[in-house]
Amino acid sequence: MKSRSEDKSSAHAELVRDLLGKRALVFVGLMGAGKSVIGKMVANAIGVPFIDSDNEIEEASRMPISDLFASYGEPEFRALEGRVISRLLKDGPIVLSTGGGAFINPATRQEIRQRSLSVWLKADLDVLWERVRRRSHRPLLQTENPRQTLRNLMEQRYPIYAEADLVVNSRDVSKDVIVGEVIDAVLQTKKSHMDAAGVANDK
Ligand SMILES: Nc1ncnc2c1ncn2[C@@H]1O[C@H](COP(=O)(O)OP(=O)(O)OP(=O)(O)O)[C@@H](O)[C@H]1O
Ligand SMILES: O=C(O)C1=C[C@@H](O)[C@@H](O)[C@H](O)C1
Ligand SMILES: [Mg+2]
Repeated sequence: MKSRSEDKSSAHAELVRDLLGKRALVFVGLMGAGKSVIGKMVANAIGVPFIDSDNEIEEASRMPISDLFASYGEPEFRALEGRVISRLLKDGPIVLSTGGGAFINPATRQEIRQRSLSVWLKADLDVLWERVRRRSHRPLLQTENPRQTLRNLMEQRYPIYAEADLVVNSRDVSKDVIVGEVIDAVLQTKKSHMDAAGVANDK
């Protein structure tokens, strides 16, 4: 027999799937925010397929992203990323974790805003830095002072990530807590819509 918390989780999963309908749930945010790891866990929790656009690009091009940047440059990478995301958003309900720069590209951002429910995983510099400092596969962080580069990217990008539909603070707590907060934030959009409709009906 299912426990009460399993019942609640499967009821929430169904509500989230209903709420998404044909839309994707798309994670945006800076490198190290947890888009890939949290996205996959959310997909498992709600029972829809998970896709990571960075992985998808690497499979399609049969090259690591760092090689793509080195051989073709960032603008080519962004164009390819935009095409891949555009195709994935037409695939029906999925959880899609994007690369850190995807939502910064105006055309890609517009498409994500039109076709999905987007979640910005927002983290502060210390959290991001602790998570990315030991890895060397991120081409944008191959600089003399990668911590400062990350800080600069936060300044440039945070006002843009703020255009996502939902924000969840990615911090130093268990991943399950963040997954729960994402699901609550999605469910809250339904409540907000119903509240808004209620207010309108009262007029
Ligand atoms: N809540 C968390 N607690 C502990 N570690 C975390 C948490 N969230 C993410 N991490 C860890 O941080 C690292 C970066 O996460 P992840 O690869 O998912 O980031 P990302 O946003 O996909 O980055 P990128 O844009 O570079 O792909 C991973 O090692 C992951 O396990
Ligand atoms: O923040 C960015 O611009 C990037 C993040 C990664 O996910 C990769 O998509 C790539 O390294 C670029
Ligand atoms: Mg990732």
